[in-house]
Amino acid sequence: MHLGNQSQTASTHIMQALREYKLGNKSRYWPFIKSWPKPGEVVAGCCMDDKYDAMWKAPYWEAHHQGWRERLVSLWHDSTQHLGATVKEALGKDVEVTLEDVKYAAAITLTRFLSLPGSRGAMIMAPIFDLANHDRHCANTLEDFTADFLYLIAGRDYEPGEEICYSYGDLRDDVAVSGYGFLPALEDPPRLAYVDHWQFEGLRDWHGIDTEDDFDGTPEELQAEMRRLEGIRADILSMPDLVPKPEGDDYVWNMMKELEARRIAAIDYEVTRLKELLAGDEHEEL
Ligand SMILES: C[S@@+](CC[C@H](N)C(=O)[O-])C[C@H]1O[C@@H](n2cnc3c(N)ncnc32)[C@H](O)[C@@H]1O
Repeated sequence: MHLGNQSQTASTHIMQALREYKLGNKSRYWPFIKSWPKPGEVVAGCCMDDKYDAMWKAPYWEAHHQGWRERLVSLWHDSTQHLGATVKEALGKDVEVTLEDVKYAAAITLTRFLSLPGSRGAMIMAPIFDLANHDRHCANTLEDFTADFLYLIAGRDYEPGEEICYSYGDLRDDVAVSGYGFLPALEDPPRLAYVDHWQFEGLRDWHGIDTEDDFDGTPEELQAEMRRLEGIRADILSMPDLVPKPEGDDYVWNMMKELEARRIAAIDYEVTRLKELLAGDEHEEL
């Protein structure tokens, strides 16, 4: 399913998916649409319930999610402020569209889209390929797209029945939770969350952090970085848990708590690493 081009706004891509979804079995993509998770089964940052906002304990993510909610509501109200097609333009004025429909189309699009390599920014959703779960270390790659085929090239030999992965990119835990609604496999050593990383300020590009680029510097800079991280740690721990544990099993609540624990563990690991660097520097000076 063609969604448009990377240069267009996300609302254009969402409208494309919404139009086909609302066409139902009249859509030529119906067999594909039927394979999507159903409404209520998709967790994506753009549509996460606002009751979880306080669990981010990071102003950047809270604002990001509030922004998405406002964008989807304005899209639903047929606003043209996002310079994409409005709901009525894309679907016709007689099709009844609920806010839940818009959220569903957004969640599906944002968790399943693919920017094609070698295709000048074309964006698609591809049946079967879109069943591949994320593994950052996955060796499978996409070959340049031709008009008719999408080739996923195996990076190793597979046995029948083995799960086939694809790397969605260098997703840090908070980016994966926000964008795709899941926590990736636990990393060893732990990696700082995107918002806690020393390169975060001013970067504002999810894929822009160089994972191999560990912090280093003069003893003063190492100390300043330790203080920065310890400040974030103290902030996280001092923020009250405003969202009580719900009755029963709550996937999002559990994920958000686990994300918080992972952020703390990664900060602790990094502070220890910096202390060791500092101790090494002092030892050299003696
Ligand atoms: C493109 S789909 C992948 C197929 C997915 N299992 C499905 O059929 O809905 C992306 C969604 O799959 C889930 N997902 C992908 N990778 C995952 C992983 N490593 N662990 C848990 N869930 C994952 C997330 O819900 C994500 O939004």
